[in-house]
Amino acid sequence: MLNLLARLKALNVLTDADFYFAKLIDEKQQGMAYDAAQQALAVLLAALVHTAHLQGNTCLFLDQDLERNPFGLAYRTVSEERDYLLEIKQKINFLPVEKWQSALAEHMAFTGTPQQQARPFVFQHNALYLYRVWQDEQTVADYLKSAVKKNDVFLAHDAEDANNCRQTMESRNPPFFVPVEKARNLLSRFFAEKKPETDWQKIAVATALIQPFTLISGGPGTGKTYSVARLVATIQTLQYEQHLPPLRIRLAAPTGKAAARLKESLEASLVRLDLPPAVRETISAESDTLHRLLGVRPFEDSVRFDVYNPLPLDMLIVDEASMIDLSMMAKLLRALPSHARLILLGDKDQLASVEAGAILGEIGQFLRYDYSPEFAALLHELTGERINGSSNYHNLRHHLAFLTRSTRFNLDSSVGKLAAAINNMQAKESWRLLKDSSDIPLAEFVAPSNEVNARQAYRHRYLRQLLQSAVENYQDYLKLIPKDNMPTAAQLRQIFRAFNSVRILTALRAGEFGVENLNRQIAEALRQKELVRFKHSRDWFVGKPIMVTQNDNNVKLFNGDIGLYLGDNRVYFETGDGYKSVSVNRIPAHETAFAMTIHKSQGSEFEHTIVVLPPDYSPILSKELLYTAVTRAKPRLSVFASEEIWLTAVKKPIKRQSGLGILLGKVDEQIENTSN
Ligand SMILES: Nc1ncnc2c1ncn2[C@@H]1O[C@H](COP(=O)(O)OP(=O)(O)OP(=O)(O)O)[C@@H](O)[C@H]1O
Repeated sequence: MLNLLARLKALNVLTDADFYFAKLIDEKQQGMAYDAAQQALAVLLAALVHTAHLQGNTCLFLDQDLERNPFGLAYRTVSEERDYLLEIKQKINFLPVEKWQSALAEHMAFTGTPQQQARPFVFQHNALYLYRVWQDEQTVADYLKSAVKKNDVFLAHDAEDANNCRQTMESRNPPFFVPVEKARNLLSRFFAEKKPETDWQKIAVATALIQPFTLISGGPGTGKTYSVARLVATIQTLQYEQHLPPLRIRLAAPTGKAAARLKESLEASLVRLDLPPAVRETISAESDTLHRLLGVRPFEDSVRFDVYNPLPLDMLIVDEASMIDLSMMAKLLRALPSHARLILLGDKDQLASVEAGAILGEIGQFLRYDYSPEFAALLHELTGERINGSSNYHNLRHHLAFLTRSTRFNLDSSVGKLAAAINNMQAKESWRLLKDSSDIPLAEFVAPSNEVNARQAYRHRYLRQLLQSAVENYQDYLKLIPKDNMPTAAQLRQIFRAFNSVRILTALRAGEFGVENLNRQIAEALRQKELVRFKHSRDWFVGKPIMVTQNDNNVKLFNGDIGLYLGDNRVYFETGDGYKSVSVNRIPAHETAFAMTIHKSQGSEFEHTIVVLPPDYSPILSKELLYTAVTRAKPRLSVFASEEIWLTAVKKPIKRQSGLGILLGKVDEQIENTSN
């Protein structure tokens, strides 16, 4: 089997890392009394599960699809002479997938009882995991199950209740309980505007007030930060009014840029709340990256805060949670003290993390359930909002809030409608919207026949038109850069405003329409128009935009930060309240940023977003990718696409294999069992 895998590696069906991982397993099993088919199966599964993990899956479902189509071999011709699929089947003696687990029951590298035996590979609920990934998924599932089970809601309806709560919570420092009437009054004050429809923001805050874990999901501008400002204000006001110490509330986000945005937007929301100074001074909008919060040691997998040394906090609020991968989420949950509350903010419909896991999407699925009548009544008591409960409820639903009304783009605007159609996978409708909306310029490319020369000419035309658009859109900020002197603060403001107003987003990293080539081509096109000057586009040239790709605490630059080289060996960056310049020698790893990938654009918005889809099919295209791209537009959007590629992308949701949904699906069942 290993020789066969080596051949498939040479044909780029699997990566070097997949192969060497399988090779390691093969070396370890030498000398053991396994027959040839068992050995072949162990090596095959090692390569398959590793490939699946690199593609973002937390596990590999052992089903007919996998049996029929390992490594996607059923859908591709990798060789005219050899039938690799058949050879794989021969090597494992045509063993059907249902028997794979039992065939490896005695194998030293596999276990079906990971709670008792730690082995590299874990069989669970008809799926195969890498042990570490299985552990992480268990951590997340266990946390959510216990959050759902926890009867930790201390509500006080009168003075006697309040006294009881105080006594019960005496050992807790600081104690926290919710005096219902006071909380109701505060919520009415902070959400004073009477709305004709249900106020889901108010309900989100009430939920987070009483639950140990809450996910507040919503698209861009739906008021997630607005709600969090009111949550924090409600909690600290309640503590203050009851002469209790303030809760230690910390804020974090997966990237430095997202943390800075959270701080800025929370501060703006808090200012408008007009809180008494004694309460205001208990609230900090300081936000950390998750790496910094947890004390992740660079180049190691270890962290400063963990289950033995929990984070010193009572409540943690994490923004842009869709970007958190499974491994980071597990680290976070292990470091969370058992009494602490966790609030995740994010958009469940956006792209999932680059690394394995799609946690927000999976938890978000429970939104399809209703509230129980009791929980609906409790929310009504706190908010005065009419909410329906039903017997089709799920306890996890009581931890979810979903905000839909965006103040940033009107749902009836073209971009709003387009985003909704993409999200609902209405491919034809979304294309119709694109073609008919006068305010979304569409550069439509009509693909010619498959004749090689015709396709080349087509790609060439596509690229030329895109470069023309790049020159038109980027010339404004370049013309604002002073020629002979360093920019003043006022000039910096103008330059950054013009630069930030437009961005080209592309789906791919590599290839002709990938971000690397587009950046080179755009720089060259700008040089030809004498808007920039360089010998090689790799060099620092005045006007060059860069995106930092590595965190560097020393210079306070973080993955995703965007800067402009403006001469004199200095790159300028925006800091919430001004600008800073950093010498080129101290800039951490970075790439040019005329164009950026849609993945990297998560958490950013641009007045004018130009979305470029490749002219040919790529497996990376998905409806989540398009949704993320078009919701960056605030509010102007332009699109370069062919109908065929657009339709294919909208029709393809990302399907990541993971056992979290299965584990969480049992939440209610387990509660019933324990309460019986
Ligand atoms: N109920 C409301 N009444 C008035 N203004 C609101 C309301 N909700 C949100 N806003 C305003 O809408 C804007 C966007 O809100 P906010 O930044 O909280 O959204 P968000 O969901 O956190 O956005 P993002 O996706 O960018 O993180 C802010 O200016 C906020 O003050």
